[in-house]
Amino acid sequence: MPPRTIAGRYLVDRAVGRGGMGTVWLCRDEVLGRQVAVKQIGALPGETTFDVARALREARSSAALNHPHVVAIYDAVEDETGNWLVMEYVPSRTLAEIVAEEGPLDPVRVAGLGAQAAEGLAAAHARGTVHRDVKPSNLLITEDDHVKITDFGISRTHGDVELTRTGLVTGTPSYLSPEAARGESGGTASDVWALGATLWTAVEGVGPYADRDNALAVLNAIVSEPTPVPAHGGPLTDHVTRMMDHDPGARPSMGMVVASLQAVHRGEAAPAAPPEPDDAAGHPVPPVPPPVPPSGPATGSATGPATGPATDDRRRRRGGWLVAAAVLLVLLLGGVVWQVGRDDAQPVAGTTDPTPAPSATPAQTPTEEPSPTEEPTPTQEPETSAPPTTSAPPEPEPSSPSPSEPESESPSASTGDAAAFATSYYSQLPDNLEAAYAQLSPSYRQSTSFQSYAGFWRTIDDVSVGSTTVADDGTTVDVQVTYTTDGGSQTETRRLYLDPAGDGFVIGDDEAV
Ligand SMILES: Nc1ncnc2c1ncn2[C@@H]1O[C@H](COP(=O)(O)OP(=O)(O)OP(=O)(O)O)[C@@H](O)[C@H]1O
Repeated sequence: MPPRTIAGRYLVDRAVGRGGMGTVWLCRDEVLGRQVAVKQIGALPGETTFDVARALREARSSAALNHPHVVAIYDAVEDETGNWLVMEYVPSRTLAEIVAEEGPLDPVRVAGLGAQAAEGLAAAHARGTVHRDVKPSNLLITEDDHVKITDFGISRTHGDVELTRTGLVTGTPSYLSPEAARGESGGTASDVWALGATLWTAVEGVGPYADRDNALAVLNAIVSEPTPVPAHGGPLTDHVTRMMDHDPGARPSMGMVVASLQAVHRGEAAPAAPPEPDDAAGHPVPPVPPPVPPSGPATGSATGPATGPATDDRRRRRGGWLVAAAVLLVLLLGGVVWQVGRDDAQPVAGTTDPTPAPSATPAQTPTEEPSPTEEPTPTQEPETSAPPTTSAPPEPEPSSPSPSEPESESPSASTGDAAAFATSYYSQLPDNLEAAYAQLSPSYRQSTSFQSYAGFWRTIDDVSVGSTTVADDGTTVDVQVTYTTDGGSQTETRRLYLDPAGDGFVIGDDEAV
C-alpha cells in the first residue's frame, strides 16, 4: 500500500523500482513542482538513530557532488513513517536490468557506459568520497545511454552484503574487492575493482563469481583465486583485468579508468600509463578529473553547495571519515572471512559485532532534517547571524574569506587556549546550533550548510567531551567526544584543525582519528 504523500510534500505517483530497502517511489514535489524519486532509508530491523544519521550523512556526501553522472540528492526528510531520501528522478533502467533483459552487452558500448560511471566516481574520489557499493544495480542508464551512479554509501548497510545488528550475513558480495573481503581498507581502489567487476558482468551477462553458490564461497574466491578473465571482453579485457588486480596499488586510479574506457569507446588504443603514486593511505591518488560541465536543474543539488572537485588537503580530510566508516565495514567482513576459514556453513550469524562506532563527523558532512515545507537551498545560513554567547563582531561573508586575514572572530576562546575552545565548542551542542555553527570557518560553512549541520545534531541528544590534547602547533586538538542518542552512547576522537581568528579560533576542518 503506497503512502499518498511523504513528509507532507512529496505526492506519490507510482513505484519505479524495488531494492534492498524497499520501494522507490516516483513523486511530485509539490513545493518545487518537479518529479523526484523517493526511497525510504533506515527501515531495517535493529537500525538505530546512528545508522540512519550515518546513512543520511553519506547521502549528503553525494549531495555535495553536482555531477552529470551522479544522481543528485535533493533532500532527506522524516515523517511519521520514517526517513526518506529525495533524489533526482532518472527515467532509466539499471545496468543489472539491461543485462538481464538483453544479455551480454557489446564491449565498446560497455566502455562508454563505464567511462561515464568512472567520471562520476572520479569526481567523488577527488573530494574524498568513496562509493563503496558500485554494482550494476547502482548504475542508472537512460534511453540514450546516459549513466548516473546512485546509492553513494547508503547501501553499505542495505546492499549486497547485508550486515544486520544480529551479525547475520546475507546476499552475495560479488563486487567486493579482495582487500575489503580480507578486512583491510576499502578506499578508492576498491571502487575501481567494483567498477571493473561491474563491467565484467556487463560483457559476460553474469557476474565474475556467479558460479559460486553462496556469499561465503564468493568471498573466499575473491580473496584467494586469481581474477577471472572475461571471455567476451574484446578491447575491454585488459582494462577490466587491470581494474580487478588483486593489488589495490596496481589498479589504475578512477581518473585513469575514465581515460582508458573513453579511448576504448572511441576505438582508440588506450593510453598506457603506470598507476599514480600512492597516497599516504596506500591508495592510488586520483587525478582531478577534467572540469565538469555545469548540469541543468535536474542534476543540481538543492541542499548542498556545488563545490566541484576539491583538491586541497582539508577537503581530502573532510572525506576521511568515509574511509574510516568503510574500515568499519571491512572489519565486519573480516569477521565473515574468518568464518569462512572456520566453518563453511552459511549464512553465518552472531559472530561479528556489527555496531559501528560513530566515525562520521558531525561537523563534516552532517545530515539534514529540513522541515517538510522547507525549500532546500544550497547554503542556508542560520537566521541568527551572531551567536548568542558571543559579543564578537560580525563575520565576513563565507563567500569572500581573505586568506591573509582572520576569517572571523572567535566567539569564545583566546589564542593559545585551543583545548578550551574545543571544549566550549562542543558544550554548545546539540542545543545551541547557531552559536556552534558560527564557530566554523567561513570556508567550512561554505561547504556545509547550516541546514545540513543542524540536521545531524538534531539526531543527537547529548554530547560530552572527555580528554583534549593539543599538538605542538597549538592549533590541532584531539578531542574525545561521546554522543548520546536513544540508541545509546558512542565515543570517538575528533581532530579539530583550528584557524586563528581575532583573539581566538574558528574550526577550519576536522576529522575522526
Ligand atoms: N533516482 C532514481 N530514479 C529512477 N529510478 C530509480 C532511482 N533510484 C532507484 N530507482 C529504481 O528503483 C530501483 C531500486 O533502487 P534501490 O536503490 O532501492 O535498490 P538497489 O540499488 O537495486 O538495491 P539495494 O538497495 O540493495 O542497493 C532501481 O533498481 C531503479 O530501477
